[in-house]
Amino acid sequence: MDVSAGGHRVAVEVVKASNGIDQVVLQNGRGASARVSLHGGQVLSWKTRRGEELLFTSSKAIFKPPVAVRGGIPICFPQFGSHGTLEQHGFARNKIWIIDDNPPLLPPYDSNGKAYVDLLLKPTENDLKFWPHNFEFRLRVSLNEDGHLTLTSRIRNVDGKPFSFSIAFHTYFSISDISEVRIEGLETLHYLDNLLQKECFTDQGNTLTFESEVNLF
Ligand SMILES: O=P(O)(O)OC[C@H]1O[C@@H](O)[C@H](O)[C@@H](O)[C@@H]1O
Repeated sequence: MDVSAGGHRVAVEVVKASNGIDQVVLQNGRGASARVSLHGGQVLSWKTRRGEELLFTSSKAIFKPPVAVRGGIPICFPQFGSHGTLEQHGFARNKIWIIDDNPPLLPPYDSNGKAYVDLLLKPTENDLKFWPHNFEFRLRVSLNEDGHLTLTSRIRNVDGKPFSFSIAFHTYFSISDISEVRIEGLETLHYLDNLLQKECFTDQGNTLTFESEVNLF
């Protein structure tokens, strides 16, 4: 699909990856691009207009469902981490999603001038045995004229029986120099330290830097 937006031709193309699984390539017409695999609804690449890759993918990543791909933006759903009865980070990242050709409307702001794709995940009979909650997970991945990437997730409770879930975009950023990385803005948030037996701390507003392994959530 080619669409003209603000003088730029945005493009959305479905290509077959070497593992036989479809990927959707988004191009914003100014050189930026993103690539989304139907395996996990996972963004595997996000490049600036200069072609710089912003996401990391491990050289040891395995691209074979139901193994989760270590890299890009895995979607953790319906469980984040090991806080529940399901496998680590839930099953959504291990599943083959479909392209949703007729998604419920989003505001025009989410579409105009953007290259985007809508994906859909529904539970199989087998999934319902392990997690008996009938849902539809709609994901829109969109790339705007400035090359900004947005992921919008919508979870629908299909049969109306209440359920709870946790969700995360587990983004792997490509970092050229970890000593230059600073994370701010987490003050007052509570977190668990995975390297200290999940002890709970409260962020005191210190800038987070990385001198050794860090595993907080
Ligand atoms: O290896 P997985 O299941 O893809 O998880 C990736 C990481 O997920 C994080 O949430 C955990 O804190 C890490 O310990 C883990 O390595």
